[in-house]
Amino acid sequence: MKSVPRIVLTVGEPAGIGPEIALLLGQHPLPAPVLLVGDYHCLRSRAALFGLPVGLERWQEDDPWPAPKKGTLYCLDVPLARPCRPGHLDPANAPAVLQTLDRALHLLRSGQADAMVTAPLHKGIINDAGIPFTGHTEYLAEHCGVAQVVMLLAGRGLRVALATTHLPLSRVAAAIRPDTLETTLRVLHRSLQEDFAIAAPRILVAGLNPHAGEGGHLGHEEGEIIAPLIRKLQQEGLSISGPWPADSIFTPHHLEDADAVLAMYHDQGLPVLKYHAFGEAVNITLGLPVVRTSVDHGTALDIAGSGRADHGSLLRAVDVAAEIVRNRRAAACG
Ligand SMILES: NC(=O)c1ccc[n+]([C@@H]2O[C@H](COP(=O)([O-])OP(=O)(O)OC[C@H]3O[C@@H](n4cnc5c(N)ncnc54)[C@H](O)[C@@H]3O)[C@@H](O)[C@H]2O)c1
Ligand SMILES: N[C@H](C(=O)O)[C@H](O)COP(=O)(O)O
Repeated sequence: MKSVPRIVLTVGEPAGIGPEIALLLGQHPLPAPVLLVGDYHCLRSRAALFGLPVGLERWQEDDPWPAPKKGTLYCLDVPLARPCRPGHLDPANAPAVLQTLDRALHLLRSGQADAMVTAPLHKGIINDAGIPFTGHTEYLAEHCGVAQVVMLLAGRGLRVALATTHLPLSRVAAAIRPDTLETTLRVLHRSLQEDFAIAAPRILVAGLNPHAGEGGHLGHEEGEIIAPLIRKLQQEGLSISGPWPADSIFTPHHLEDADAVLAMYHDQGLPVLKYHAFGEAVNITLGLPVVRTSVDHGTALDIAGSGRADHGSLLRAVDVAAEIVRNRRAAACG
């Protein structure tokens, strides 16, 4: 019998809500201990701030995977450069935030862990520290040597994948290319089969322009790039349709026949998903050699340290990570 998935959780931007929502996991009966990766002292002081009755024990890379112990969480200590205060970003701590990702990735690649879950980090402060950074998705792709991954957010029965991720709107149209779009659709299709156990996935593809280009009068990407690619994949037997006008693709009539929607850009797809399921949705990076899930929200600096942060999405991200590990194991066994 296969073991329970071993999950590492990076606690994200220390001035944000990441450390506190990570600690709140200690209140739940999890299938196995989740290993927190972050600054031990920051986590201790955040637990004290809320009076959380949770023990925090240090764990090191050569220790055996921690055994379940009621009311106890485990922490791989990645010290910050400076003590953190909730709500106050400090660029000096940005390298340590990225180190948490590196350490988690190392645990996955060395076979010590099965999946990583990431609490939110702050992209701006990492750039302010002089480190070019667009997001976990792109960082993990680069550090795993994968040219192209796909961002998918899923919640309350809706799955939305993106053809482009953290890209200024002015560069989106040029990024919709036949080769990258084909890879995106193939990665999405395969992941729906292997990670979500959907034997014959049905994918709806949005157009880029208003009314999917209005027959070429409002844009040419649909006719020249998106539609020919969909026809090619349909001829291979894949259940992919579109390009559909993005303003009506998310209506129940369309969604009842879909396992996922591919949006062309970040703010075409994610506002719909977050309106539908904010607080319960999960961000999954498809196409990586490792399993990575995350929350559907950001660092919420405005409420960090106030006790108002909801940890529902993080809890769900842990569940989905474990589910994907189990589905991949089942797929590997045939
Ligand atoms: N997975 C990630 O690492 C991730 C995801 C999204 C955004 N971000 C980053 O977070 C930073 C801040 O982004 P933003 O301000 O656009 O979005 P945000 O999600 O941090 O905040 C938007 C609003 O939602 C509230 N909110 C967010 N999460 C909440 C929670 N768990 N419980 C209660 N209220 C919550 C906030 O208080 C705020 O009012 C940016 O740097 C962004 O790039 C990171
Ligand atoms: N695009 C995500 C969202 O809006 O929820 C978020 O920025 C996180 O992206 P990464 O997982 O790449 O950090």
